[in-house]
Amino acid sequence: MKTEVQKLVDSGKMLPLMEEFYTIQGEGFHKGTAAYFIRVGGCDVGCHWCDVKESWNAALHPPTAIETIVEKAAQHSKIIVITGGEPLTWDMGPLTEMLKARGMQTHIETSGAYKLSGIWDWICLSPKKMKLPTEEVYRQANELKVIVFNKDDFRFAEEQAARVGKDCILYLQPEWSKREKMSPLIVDYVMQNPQWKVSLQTHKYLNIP
Ligand SMILES: C[S@@+](CC[C@H](N)C(=O)[O-])C[C@H]1O[C@@H](n2cnc3c(N)ncnc32)[C@H](O)[C@@H]1O
Ligand SMILES: Nc1nc2[nH]cc(C(=O)O)c2c(=O)[nH]1
Ligand code: SF4
Ligand SMILES: [Mg+2]
Repeated sequence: MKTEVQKLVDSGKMLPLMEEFYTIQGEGFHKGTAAYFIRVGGCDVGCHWCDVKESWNAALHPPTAIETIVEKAAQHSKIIVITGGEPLTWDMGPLTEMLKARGMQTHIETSGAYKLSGIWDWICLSPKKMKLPTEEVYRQANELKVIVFNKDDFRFAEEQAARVGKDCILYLQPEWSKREKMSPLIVDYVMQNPQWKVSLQTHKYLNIP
């Protein structure tokens, strides 16, 4: 039998909260912009180079009422980035409706591997080979951010770019541990293929969360 808390998590009224922090968006189109990050636990996509593996096991992160999450976020910023873990593991409808009702901008960082839920002002899609995005996330993505770990990721990036909308902004971002090797290749690739842009994890260079 399901507990009350499990039912609330299933309906998106509570979420396993890993951490929340006010920082500068380090990556992609909104890099350099102050934003409040909400990191929701739970992901079974399994990227071997994931920089937040502690997020994967949802059971390690306390189920938290969305009212509590929104109340805290509202004290810090109008721009809220929901990340994880994989936020689309959960129903993002109730959280984003509550944020929008408070006049906040909702951004998501997602692999797109699960059904799209929630109301979003900005969708950053970072597709993964092991679990490809759903059709709707391809259609709705505002930016496509492909992580480049090896040379095959350039082929993967083109394959993914063919599936997003025509206004979607295209980024190549070096996998952090491979940045010295892959960054020069990304630079060459973007000069040869200027429909792409470079994205760096600038928060790591700034030593901020
Ligand atoms: C930790 S993920 C959480 C959101 C979602 N699960 C996803 O993968 O998009 C946040 C962003 O960091 C990227 N990322 C994770 N590990 C990385 C690494 N080692 N180097 C570069 N980017 C990384 C992901 O691709 C994603 O764009
Ligand atoms: N500063 C900062 N910017 C980010 N952009 C995407 C992040 C993420 O982990 O989703 C992230 C993060 O963890 N920190
Ligand atoms: S999908 Fe995102 S959170 Fe999940 S393992 Fe990959 S990078 Fe990490
Ligand atoms: Mg991060």
